[in-house]
Amino acid sequence: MRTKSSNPASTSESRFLGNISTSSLRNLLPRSISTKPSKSIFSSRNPSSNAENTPPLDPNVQTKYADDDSSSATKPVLSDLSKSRITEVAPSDCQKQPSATLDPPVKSETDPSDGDGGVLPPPDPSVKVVARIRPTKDGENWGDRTVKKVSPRTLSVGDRTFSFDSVFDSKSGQEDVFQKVGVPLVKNALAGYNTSILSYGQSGSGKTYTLWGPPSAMVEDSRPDSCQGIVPRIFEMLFREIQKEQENSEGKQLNYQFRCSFLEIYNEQIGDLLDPTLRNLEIKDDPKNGVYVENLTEEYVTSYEDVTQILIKGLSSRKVGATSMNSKSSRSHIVCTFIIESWCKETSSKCFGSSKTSRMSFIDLAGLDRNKVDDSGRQCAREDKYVKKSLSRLGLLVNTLAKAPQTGKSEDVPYKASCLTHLLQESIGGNSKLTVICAVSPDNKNDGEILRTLRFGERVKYIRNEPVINEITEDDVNGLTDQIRQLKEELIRAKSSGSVGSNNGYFQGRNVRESLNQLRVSLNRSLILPHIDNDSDEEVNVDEDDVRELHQQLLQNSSEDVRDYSVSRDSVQFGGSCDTDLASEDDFHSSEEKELDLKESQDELPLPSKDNFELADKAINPAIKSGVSISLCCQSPFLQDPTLSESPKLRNAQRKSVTFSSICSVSQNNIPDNSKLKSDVLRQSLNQSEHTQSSLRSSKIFPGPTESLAASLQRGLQIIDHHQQNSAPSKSSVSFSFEHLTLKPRPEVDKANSSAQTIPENTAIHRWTICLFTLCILQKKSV
Ligand SMILES: Nc1ncnc2c1ncn2[C@@H]1O[C@H](COP(=O)(O)OP(=O)(O)OP(=O)(O)O)[C@@H](O)[C@H]1O
Repeated sequence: MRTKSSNPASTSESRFLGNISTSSLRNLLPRSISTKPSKSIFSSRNPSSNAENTPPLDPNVQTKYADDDSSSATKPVLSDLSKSRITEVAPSDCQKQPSATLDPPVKSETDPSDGDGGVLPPPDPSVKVVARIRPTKDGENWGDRTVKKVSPRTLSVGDRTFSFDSVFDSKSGQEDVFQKVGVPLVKNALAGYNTSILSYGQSGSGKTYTLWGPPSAMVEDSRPDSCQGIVPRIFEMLFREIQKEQENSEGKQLNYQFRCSFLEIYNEQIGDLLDPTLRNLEIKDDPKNGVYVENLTEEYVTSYEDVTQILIKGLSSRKVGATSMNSKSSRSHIVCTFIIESWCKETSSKCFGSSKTSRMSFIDLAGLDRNKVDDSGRQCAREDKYVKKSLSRLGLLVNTLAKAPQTGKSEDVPYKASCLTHLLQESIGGNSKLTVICAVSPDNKNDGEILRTLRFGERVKYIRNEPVINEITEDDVNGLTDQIRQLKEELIRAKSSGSVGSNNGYFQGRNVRESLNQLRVSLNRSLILPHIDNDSDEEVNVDEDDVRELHQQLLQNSSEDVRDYSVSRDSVQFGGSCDTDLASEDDFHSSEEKELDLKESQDELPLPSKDNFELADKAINPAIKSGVSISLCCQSPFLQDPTLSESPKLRNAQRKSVTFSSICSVSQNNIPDNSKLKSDVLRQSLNQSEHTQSSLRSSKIFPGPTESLAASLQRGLQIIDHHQQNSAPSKSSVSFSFEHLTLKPRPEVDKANSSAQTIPENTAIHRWTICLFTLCILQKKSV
């Protein structure tokens, strides 16, 4: 199965891990399994120069350490380098002249296969450098002017000797290189390390041959004598090992996922070798996933055959040209990246298990041909210029990194000096096990090129890579889960204490909701209407101050906690004949609905005189006017049904009698019609409120039920309905007291005495309705 991904960053997420990327999670982990580079990889000798491929300090001396207790050099202590270093005559394997030996670790590692007599296999260094001398081609005869392998780890160029981790010559086949380079790489990759192989050398020196082999050999079986390069051998071994592992994973669930990309850097532009139409791609730096190329094709693969196809496709798309050293010279640097993601868990377990991610990078550089006498064209010159420039930047990078461990200075590393150095950020000096193959021609007539290559390899050995196993274990996941839980708890505590997020909208909203809940409790307590004693003879007067105080209290309750919910005076609707619809402008009714209500009220009801309007207007706190709907109601026997209680605040308030204008009292003859009308208005309002309520509920912005409030209103409506049916015959009026809220039948009020001291029945009910609606509105806001 192949899946093309256009976003490398996103595809770093493992499918079987869902959205959890190993590399991402690793950034969260308190620890990583880290393999510090062995001290043995550090040379005791400072790099000779910052210049690219300049010779060592003294190529004719060999270093040895004062504390060396063996014939081989031992690991240096960097801080004691200067005093511990001594010079001595070159060892016997330097046949002609003493030469510059590379760092001691090469010799300190015991390798039975090299006949060093070691017992334990050598540790695999973080940075490994091998040299390979290409065989002489047909017709080539250089006589004595050849580069010679003088030991498994040393070679000579003229009178100079260089030591590396391994040296291969014409007698070494691809399999030999694979055993030394490829096999450890596969093991490291399966262990969870990032790994890189970089082939470096002059044009025609055998870089491409070593890595990929001839195209014809790509599909061959990797027989030991085959010409197949080490990369296809690596993939064959990788899939073979994984198959073996899966076959032996009884009781375990073992999943793998692979994906591959292939790019080239040509004339300092990145092109996609798997989709040659994609040119000039950009390098991106992701803090968690590292460097990646935007929009680069990544193909998922499941088998060695899949990879082979990708390799053939990519290599055939690479730019090639002719040089004096190679008729099919690579004119671009290419980078093949292969990502392995694995996840292992016990089959019976529901736990996470463990997950690993590793990245294999194969970098085949374009070679320089400085000996070219004639360029075949301007294009060729341009290519050479870019190749030379990028290789020069690479040399500078290597010099900088090689110097850093010894000087202790954290110099700015010039990774971004070129596309190549930028892309190699992980491989060189980063989280990767690096192997550099220094490819050299056997002809030493141009020993300048050979020396450059070998000195490059020398310097690479100074670089300190810090590869880590990219693994997430069960413990890591548990640790992260604990951390998340703790953080959540801390957050909740901080939120509840109000110490966090005061400026955060979410927390503000939460505080508002809390305040609203408090408000709701407060209003419920204060507006549960007192029991109406229908039998009481006590005349209840409505005190204007009481009304004002009630309104103020309601306003305070609302405005203290929710300023937004304060209402504007402009929207006061004060219908005639004690019918007033006060509705929340913003939340309860739309302005159109309000206007409709008002219009109906004004059309059907007699308007109060200007004076009385003003009186009533004054009696209501201006700030709350728009928030309450006042409907004409009549006293009903049902009013005794609700269990009413007095507001604690009102109870303590000084109560005064108030005289309401009799204009609020309407003729009983008008009551039925008007009350019916207003009942309808009320019902309409209620319906609207229910509509609004359901809208709010469905919007989920204001969670919380208002059923009790709706029930109260419904009950009020029933009372009004009932009163409609009975008010005309009774012709009664009531007084309204905030202390007892006792509604008492009263004789019909003479129109002439319209300035009666007691509030008429309709007005009393009307006031009750005010309270009810105010509660409704504020509660609706609060929920
Ligand atoms: N170890 C080897 N055994 C046999 N032939 C080799 C070996 N190394 C290189 N060659 C041959 O030498 C020639 C040049 O090799 P190759 O193309 O790999 O060089 P290169 O370093 O990649 O050159 P360039 O940088 O110009 O691309 C090829 O024909 C290749 O087959």
